[in-house]
Amino acid sequence: MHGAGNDFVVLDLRGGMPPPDAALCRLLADRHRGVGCDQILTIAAPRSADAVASYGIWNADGSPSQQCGNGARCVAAWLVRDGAAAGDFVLDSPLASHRVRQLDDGGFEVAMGAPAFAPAAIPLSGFEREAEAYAIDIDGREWPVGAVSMGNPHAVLEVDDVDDVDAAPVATLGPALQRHAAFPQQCNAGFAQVLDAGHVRLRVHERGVGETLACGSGACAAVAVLARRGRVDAAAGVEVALPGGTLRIHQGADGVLHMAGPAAFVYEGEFNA
Ligand SMILES: N[C@H](CCC[C@H](N)C(=O)O)C(=O)O
Repeated sequence: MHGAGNDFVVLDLRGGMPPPDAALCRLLADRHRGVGCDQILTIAAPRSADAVASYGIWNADGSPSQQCGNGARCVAAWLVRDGAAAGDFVLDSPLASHRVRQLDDGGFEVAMGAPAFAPAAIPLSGFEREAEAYAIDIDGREWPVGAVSMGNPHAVLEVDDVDDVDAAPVATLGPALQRHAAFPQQCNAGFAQVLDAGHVRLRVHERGVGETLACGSGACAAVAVLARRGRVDAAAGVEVALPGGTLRIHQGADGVLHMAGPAAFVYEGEFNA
């Protein structure tokens, strides 16, 4: 499956299959020796009383994650297809529960939760006070990095108007930010270009994968950081254009970010590990 080009192998564990280990995830994700994907998603029984199912997330390098926005929409589509869910329903991610709504265009809207800016919640080390931007030194140059958790850690760097997002140093700065000591659990690194209060272009170097065509939690993180700076109007809604497609993010009065976008099936079959 894929959500705006962020692609997944989905393992439905509801029949009793054990969850994959890191080695199997790396093999499944391998685009030459395995099936090939950015992340592996597992579907299992719900944890909370009003959820229809729970989902787990493993990156291509086998590392687990706590949130995946594009993946949540694909899990929702999987459950609707097999009749386990319809209309409005709840899914459990590893750390939270999310209300999901089927959209008339065949996509889904997911309540991704409220952004957490406190350094301890991200987690971000070396900075005591919450700030709109943190001076992060990489190879002797200080970069003004926004940081936020959407259940998973995100760094957000605004690309200034001179360098549009196509020229952003994603391939070099992305891995450097991901592994920077300021992020003890590493981070996903977003490079955002603000077009106006309702439109952003974004590229994301994802923790455990590299640059992906789209990142749902990354789109939420970028809107959260940019809205806190007054650069976008999250309440009115922001269209986030990523290389693989556009996600629509808006923030409710309760602070919860809602992300809407597509989910597509690609192929279904057996895998012999
Ligand atoms: N690489 C992320 C997990 C997948 C997030 C992304 N695919 C999304 O759609 O939110 C992490 O390690 O936190």
